[in-house]
Amino acid sequence: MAIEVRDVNKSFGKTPVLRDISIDIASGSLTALLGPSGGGKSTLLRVIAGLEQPDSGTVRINEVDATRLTPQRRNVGFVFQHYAAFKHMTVYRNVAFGLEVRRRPKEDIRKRVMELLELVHLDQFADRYPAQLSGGQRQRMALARALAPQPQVLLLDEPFGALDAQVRKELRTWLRRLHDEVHVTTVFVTHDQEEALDVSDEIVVLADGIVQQVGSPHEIYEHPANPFVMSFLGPVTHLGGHLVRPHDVALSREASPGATAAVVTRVVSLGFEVRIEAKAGDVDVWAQLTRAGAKAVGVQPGDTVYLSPETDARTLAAA
Ligand SMILES: Nc1ncnc2c1ncn2[C@@H]1O[C@H](COP(=O)(O)OP(=O)(O)OP(=O)(O)O)[C@@H](O)[C@H]1O
Repeated sequence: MAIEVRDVNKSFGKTPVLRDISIDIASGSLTALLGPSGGGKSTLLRVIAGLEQPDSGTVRINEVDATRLTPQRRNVGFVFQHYAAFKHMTVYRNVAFGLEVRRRPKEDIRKRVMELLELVHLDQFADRYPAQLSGGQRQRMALARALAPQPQVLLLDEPFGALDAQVRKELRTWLRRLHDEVHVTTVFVTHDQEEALDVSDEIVVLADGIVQQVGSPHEIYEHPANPFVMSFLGPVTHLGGHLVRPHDVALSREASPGATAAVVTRVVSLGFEVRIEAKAGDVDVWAQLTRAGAKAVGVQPGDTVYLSPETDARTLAAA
């Protein structure tokens, strides 16, 4: 294991922020810490980095007890959302900085920096200053700088959080590819479930300072441990006392045993998909159909329909 967190607790004043956290992060993996705002993700990342001390518990990095080590001695690289570049230094010097302070030979530094700038596709920009880069390019520079001293672990706190949606998407694809090339154990914080599902090998869902679930994107999405995880990972609707994903709701005009009768209130066309909103008594329920599926049943507001989970649908008893 690259990182082993055991029984970590941390409070700020009287407020517990991390409660009995134990997680294992495999060497070479790309792991997302996913959860709602205030759930403790950044604090956990900072505890791993050594920027916060836990009140109790331990952190081991590559088999060494790092709990009392300073951040410098943990051999970790970080990138934060608002990355503080050295404004008066070129991109080249920003990336070289960590190697220069370690007094590496000049020629080794040049080789390493150029290699990294190629890796993050900034080799054309070596002589620019940070102010002359776009937000996405600046975050790539930050990654190159964090990777320069060959850290054992790379920790990213919402690295793309401040960028617009399109650039965010490009960068997350790029992060995945970068990781496939360098294989450094990487942990990144995000509150965006799509980002976590898209990029990571493993997801740790954290809310209220508690690990709600750990698993692959597939496991977490298909086998959520509790209603919170299910709702956080994607849309859900209530149906007959259960939570079910709207794309797993079957809709028919014919009554059948176990199906819930509902009256259609709205039919919303969303390009490829169609959202059918309905009321089962007082309860709002909705189904997500493909355009072809919706056309086949051809429902209108005011129609009565019968809803049931698809046979292989994942459902959880509503809390
Ligand atoms: N230095 C601090 N002093 C006091 N309270 C803090 C401190 N740092 C964080 N907190 C509190 O701890 C809780 C968890 O914060 P944390 O930043 O770890 O959550 P998060 O899941 O990363 O959320 P976000 O996505 O909003 O950053 C919050 O309630 C926050 O206000």
